[in-house]
Amino acid sequence: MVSPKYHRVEFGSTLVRALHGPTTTDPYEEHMTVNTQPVADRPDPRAFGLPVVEQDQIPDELRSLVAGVRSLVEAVADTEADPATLAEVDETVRALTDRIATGPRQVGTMVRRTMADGTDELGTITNIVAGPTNPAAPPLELERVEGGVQGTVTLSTTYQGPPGLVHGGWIAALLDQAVGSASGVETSPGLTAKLEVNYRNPTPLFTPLEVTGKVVRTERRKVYVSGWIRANGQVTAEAEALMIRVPMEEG
Ligand SMILES: CCCCC/C=C\C/C=C\C/C=C\C/C=C\CCCC(=O)SCCNC(=O)CCNC(=O)[C@H](O)C(C)(C)COP(=O)(O)OP(=O)(O)OC[C@H]1O[C@@H](n2cnc3c(N)ncnc32)[C@H](O)[C@@H]1OP(=O)(O)O
Repeated sequence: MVSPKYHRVEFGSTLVRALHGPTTTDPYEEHMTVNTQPVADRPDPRAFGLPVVEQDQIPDELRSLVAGVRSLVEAVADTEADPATLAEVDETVRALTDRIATGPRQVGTMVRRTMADGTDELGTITNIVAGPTNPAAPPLELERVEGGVQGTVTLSTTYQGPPGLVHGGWIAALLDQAVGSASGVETSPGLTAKLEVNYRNPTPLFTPLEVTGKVVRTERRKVYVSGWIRANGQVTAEAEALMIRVPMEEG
């Protein structure tokens, strides 16, 4: 079991809020399967009072909406439409926002995704890098490879830092996700204690980026992980990370 001490104090303010804040009704509860069976040998989010949604139970209509809003954000970021059109679209978007704002999903809601090789992975459903209901997430979908995970993502101008290039903070975010996921699937989930990024070459927009995370070694709760991003076969960024696994036992 997850250490009660960790449960109460040490797992961060979001989780504490999720634990002790008011419980809200999940607006998608009717459409999604919320698993109530604990999983052995892994920290169980339900022990923290966090719901778990199965990824394949997310309604197709929501997936489609998320992709549509992502396209809308890109269109807005780059639009040169005339002011009258902008005003009209603005009004429509505000009306649609009011219509869909059914109340917040419980903070910390987790989603369970099954990778191509059958490995299950838990993450927050609105994770900014990989969350399937988050239109602001690219999203990065990682698959299991030997020693870790790998996935490919292509970023558009809404991830721009320098002209034509991915923002350095987002490069770090992609790498953080990859090293966290690698550590999670190879050992057990944890938090990033340290992430060092070397930016070796510019990381281009509109180019498939291969993102990889691999566990190097494990020492008790400490998991040392390497990560890198390749574009057109060339490494653009590398990371060395230390993940600290959520304790499974008291002490
Ligand atoms: C509720 C759900 C449960 C299930 C799910 C749980 C987690 C889910 C997480 C991920 C799910 C899966 C996929 C992941 C995908 C993406 C990952 C993104 C990851 C992130 O985006 S995450 C956000 C940024 N991250 C933080 O927000 C951390 C803030 N931070 C802290 O919360 C603490 O700082 C913590 C917890 C890191 C450690 O605290 P602690 O009290 O648990 O550990 P403690 O101090 O006992 O250290 C134990 C041993 O680690 C050594 N050690 C510790 N820290 C070190 C450091 N910085 N440098 C060098 N060594 C260090 C000690 O020296 C000791 O070493 P030794 O064993 O040798 O003595």
